[in-house]
Amino acid sequence: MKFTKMHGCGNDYIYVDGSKENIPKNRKPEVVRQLSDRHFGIGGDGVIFINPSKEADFEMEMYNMDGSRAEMCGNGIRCVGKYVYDKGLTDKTQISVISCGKIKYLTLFTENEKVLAVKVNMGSPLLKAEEIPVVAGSGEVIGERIEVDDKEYQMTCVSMGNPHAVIFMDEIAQLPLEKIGPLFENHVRFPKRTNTEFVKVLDRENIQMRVWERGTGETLACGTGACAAVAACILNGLTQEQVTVKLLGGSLQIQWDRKENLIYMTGPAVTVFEGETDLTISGL
Ligand SMILES: N[C@H](CCC[C@H](N)C(=O)O)C(=O)O
Repeated sequence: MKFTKMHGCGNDYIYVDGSKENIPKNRKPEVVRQLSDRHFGIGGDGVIFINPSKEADFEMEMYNMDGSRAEMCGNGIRCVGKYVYDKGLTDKTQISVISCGKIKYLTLFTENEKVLAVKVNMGSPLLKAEEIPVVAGSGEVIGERIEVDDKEYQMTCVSMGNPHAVIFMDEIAQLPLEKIGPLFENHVRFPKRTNTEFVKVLDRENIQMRVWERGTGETLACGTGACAAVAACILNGLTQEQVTVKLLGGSLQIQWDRKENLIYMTGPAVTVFEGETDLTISGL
């Protein structure tokens, strides 16, 4: 099976042309776990299959490292844009990509025939408890108390197609994410689990963020998480609409255009290497 290893701000996935590989859907979670293993496989935060689509230019089928399917992936969709343009699957610099029934629109920024960065219209944030989903009454979930490991936190919840709990903190560098991350991820109040962003607001235009991702653990960046974090900042009156989100693996430019109620994410996409693997090697 041929694959391309790519990353967006260090959030790295294994990209596979779904039109050329026909792995049965029911085997994909196990294949994803094996390929994502950083010792026995290729290594990555998960696997993204790029498929033909009738509803959009391409389909993104995204799996976390644990084999779970996710509705949306911000760093991933930017790399999908780079993949299809650099491989000549499209010559357009404005393309659409569908994931779990939702279409996103991408603008590809190129240099010497290669995509360097991508701007994505990530759509409108979903803010009602039942849309996240989170158990927290009905209506918006802003500054809601949640108890984790006998400590009380305040969360603001946002869905970008996938669930996010955003926690504002004065310091995030020393946070024991390995300990509290899984407790948030699997908290009983999140019927579909959750991604959790720990955010330090630097000023009205800049924030710093660490993230514990559903199905993967701490990653160097999370595109949907950066969008959710900026939405939460604005809902709490902490920043302006255009924010630079500083993540462990790099920075993303996020804007929530409140008039249009659309969130735009702009950031890099990088190809690391191409490869080929024989699924039988790892005993699949
Ligand atoms: N772990 C996420 C999917 C990947 C999101 C992230 N890598 C991004 O760039 O948005 C979830 O299960 O919802």
